[in-house]
Amino acid sequence: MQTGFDDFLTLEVNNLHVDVLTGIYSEETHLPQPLRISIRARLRIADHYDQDTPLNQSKNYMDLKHAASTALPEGMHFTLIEAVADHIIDTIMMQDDKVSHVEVKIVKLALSERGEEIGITLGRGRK
Ligand SMILES: Nc1nc2c(c(=O)[nH]1)N=C([C@H](O)[C@@H](O)CO)CN2
Repeated sequence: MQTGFDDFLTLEVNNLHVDVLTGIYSEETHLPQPLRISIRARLRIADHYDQDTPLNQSKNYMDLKHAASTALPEGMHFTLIEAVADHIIDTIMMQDDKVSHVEVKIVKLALSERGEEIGITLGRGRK
């Protein structure tokens, strides 16, 4: 039956707080900046998930958390937060061929007052 809706599976990690060396100004090059990072990874999925379907038919969402925390090189300075997002996306794409698209949202918390969210969202599809 044609419904007009495609099946999809999106793994998500939201509002992860990570300190990263980033910034375009000289005073930011030595000071880790608090970032709030959210990730969505779209996967090629199984036809159906049964009660005993193993994890290799999906992907561990903890891999997303790893990409945005322990996999970020300590001590490396990223001029733009776009580069932080691209590093996270590259890590997730390399982990698993089933990942077809990754979106990373980064809010720079040091700039955010009164509920503002200042930052970027970078999305990339598998080339
Ligand atoms: N698109 C971007 N704009 C800006 C960035 C950035 O990483 N990407 N960074 C800055 C500064 O580092 C700023 O956050 C310091 O207060 C400004 N604009």
